[in-house]
Amino acid sequence: MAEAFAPAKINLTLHVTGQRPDGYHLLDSLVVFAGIGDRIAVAPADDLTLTVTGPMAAGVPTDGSNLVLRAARAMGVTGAAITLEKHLPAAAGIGGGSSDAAATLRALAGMTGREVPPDRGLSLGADVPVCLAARSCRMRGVGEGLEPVPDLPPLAAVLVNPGCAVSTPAVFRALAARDNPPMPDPLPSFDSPRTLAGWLADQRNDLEAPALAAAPPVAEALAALRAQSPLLARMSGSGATCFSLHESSASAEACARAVSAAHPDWWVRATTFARTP
Ligand SMILES: C[C@@](CO)(OP(=O)(O)O)[C@H](O)COP(=O)(O)OP(=O)(O)OC[C@H]1O[C@@H](n2ccc(N)nc2=O)[C@H](O)[C@@H]1O
Ligand SMILES: Nc1ncnc2c1ncn2[C@@H]1O[C@H](COP(=O)(O)OP(=O)(O)O)[C@@H](O)[C@H]1O
Repeated sequence: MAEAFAPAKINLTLHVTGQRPDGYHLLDSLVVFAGIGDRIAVAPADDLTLTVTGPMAAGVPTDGSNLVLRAARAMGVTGAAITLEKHLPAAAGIGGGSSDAAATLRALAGMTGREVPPDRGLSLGADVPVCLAARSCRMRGVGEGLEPVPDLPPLAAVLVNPGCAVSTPAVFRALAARDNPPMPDPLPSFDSPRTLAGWLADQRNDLEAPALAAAPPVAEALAALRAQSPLLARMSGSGATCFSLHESSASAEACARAVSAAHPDWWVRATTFARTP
């Protein structure tokens, strides 16, 4: 029996800087992980099985397409009873499936003594290597280039998903430009959430504009967060989840309460983005 936490992945920035001949996009992204996420438990068994539980289990595939089972197969594991306790919305820009795959690789490595595949899960999804690292990173290439970042201050934050799934390939396809400038190199260091948020405001998520065009509720989520005067509000990944950064946990919790009260059908969570979850 082994367990692993699958934290939500947040793209504080997401610059699309080019495109490979195979169509995949080159990224330059500052990635952090939240204190909330899914949970994976694995136990020895004769066959490979998956049970999905938890408050966000509805709609998550339970067949061989689930990234948890794909991760197990990528490790050559044919006998394991795996439970996925789903807390994160799916297809939401916070890497739920990718983080589940990474946590599965970690848990199965612990249980079986097998090695994680040499590509660190890249063939399962572009976000899997950074989710396997599960710590703040500058992510480049299509997702395989991972570099440590200067110490970031712990960040009080709110995550809001307005309940519409966004197709990652469709959002990439709708980009107006694919050769946008990267972040500065090296990244500066930040002594407070306010300094970091001020710098982030000059950076971008290049997928935000095409996601806003495809999914109007993203604009509503950003407006609801901005009405609470956070340090910054932005979309994560290809959407639709948006995040806000705050001076303090008390301010993040007050923001989450206000957004939840105004939009009881949205997924809203106050959390912390930290260097390690
Ligand atoms: C956009 C990001 C940013 O972190 O996050 P999410 O919105 O998924 O959370 C990721 O790059 C997504 O990673 P992941 O969801 O693992 O992507 P994959 O399954 O490998 O690819 C899904 C599709 O997204 C597009 N894709 C993905 C990554 C990339 N660097 N370039 C792309 O063009 C391709 O159309 C691909 O077919
Ligand atoms: N364990 C999983 N959790 C969530 N979605 C999964 C999982 N395995 C496969 N999927 C599929 O992967 C797609 C992308 O989900 P996810 O990784 O949560 O989103 P994103 O890449 O936007 O962060 C979904 O459409 C879903 O059907």
